Amino acid sequence: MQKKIESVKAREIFDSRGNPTIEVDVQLNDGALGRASVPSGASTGDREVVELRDGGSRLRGKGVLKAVNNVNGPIRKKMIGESPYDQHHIDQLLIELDGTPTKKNLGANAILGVSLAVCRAAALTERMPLYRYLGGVDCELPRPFFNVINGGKHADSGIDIQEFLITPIGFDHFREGLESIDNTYHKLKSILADKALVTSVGDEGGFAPHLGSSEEAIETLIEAITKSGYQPGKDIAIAIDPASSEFYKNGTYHFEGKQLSSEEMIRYYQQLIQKYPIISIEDGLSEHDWESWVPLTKQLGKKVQLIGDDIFVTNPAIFSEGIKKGIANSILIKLNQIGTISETIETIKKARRAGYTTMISHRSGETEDTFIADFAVAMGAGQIKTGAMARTERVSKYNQFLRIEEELGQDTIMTPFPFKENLSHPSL
Ligand SMILES: O=C(O)[C@@H](CO)OP(=O)(O)O
Ligand SMILES: [Mg+2]
Repeated sequence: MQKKIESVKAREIFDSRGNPTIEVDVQLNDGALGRASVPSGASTGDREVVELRDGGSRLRGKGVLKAVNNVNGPIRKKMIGESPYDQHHIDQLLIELDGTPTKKNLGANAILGVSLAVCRAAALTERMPLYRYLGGVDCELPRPFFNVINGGKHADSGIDIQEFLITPIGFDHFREGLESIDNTYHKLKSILADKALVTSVGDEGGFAPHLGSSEEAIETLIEAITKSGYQPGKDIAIAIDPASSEFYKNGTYHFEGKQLSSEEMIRYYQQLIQKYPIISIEDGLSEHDWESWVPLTKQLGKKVQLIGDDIFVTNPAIFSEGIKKGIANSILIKLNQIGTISETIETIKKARRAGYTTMISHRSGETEDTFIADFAVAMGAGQIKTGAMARTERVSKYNQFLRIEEELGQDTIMTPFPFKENLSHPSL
């Protein structure tokens, strides 16, 4: 039987922040049903594709019924009868039907929901796990980055840096690595409680304590790593996502009560990495400060990973400009920043060819969909950040990795981390 798309149906569901989002079902003529839902960011890059929302008074203007109707109307019509196997063709049809570079007509949320659901239906009808369908035999487990302290737009902790993450650098296997950062996360909770600090969590499951500064957050993390019986910089390393576009205004960084120039911001990071076992800095500078990314990369790019998130927005064309300018050495990959699987894969391929590392990322507003876990394995992406073990929409991704690890077998190790210079940190 020739497999074809028989029906496409979207509905409005809710994400982890209680905001509406879109879920799409794609059914094939043999009954296989692919279902996918779309996440949503808070600290979004200005050049991300358009997430279509309804406006008006219903659900605080955040409804997605327009996007739902676009799927149930024009997109459905276009998809019926198509083969689910040619992902590139499916995505191309969606891009052409929309007809805008920002996907604003149909909505990138509508388009991505369909792109993901078609892919899942194809894997299901082949009775293949999603990671196998997408990745073939060349699958690899990524290194997890756990977001354990939340600030910026993701929590009311008063800390300007949005994310403080830990990663199991001294472990080869996913489960043992995950256990080490989970132990550290729980130790951090008891340290915060002992200091009478709040242990409620932010949007991504990290704690949101009212600490005085980012350095204090890092010191507390180091205490948690050490008290859990691990060596900072050897077993577990630290990463940060300042999401600095959020505090960049009129050419200056409004950071921790000061107004810093780009050079001062770079110097601040320089001092941080000298002092602490930090191995990765995401969005250290703003998406509106391209020129300063050049000296940032020149000065720190050999020592640590410099990830571009808001600045590249997973967009192959924008990323190409960045590669040409020698900006960053790594890219954050978010499917909903660009809106289709094929374009996301194009960006990942570009990164690989240019020697950039890739980190697949959740959004701060997530659903129970675990697509990114399979996607990270299939792409051999090397790294994933998907929050901490306190919120089911994050835990579900880690649990999916554990299942995949079990299937791939004991010999499967996590991708080695390439930036070694700031490991086994001399000061420790
Ligand atoms: O800045 C980020 O990297 C993301 C995910 O952690 O946040 P948001 O989804 O709010 O853009
Ligand atoms: Mg970011």
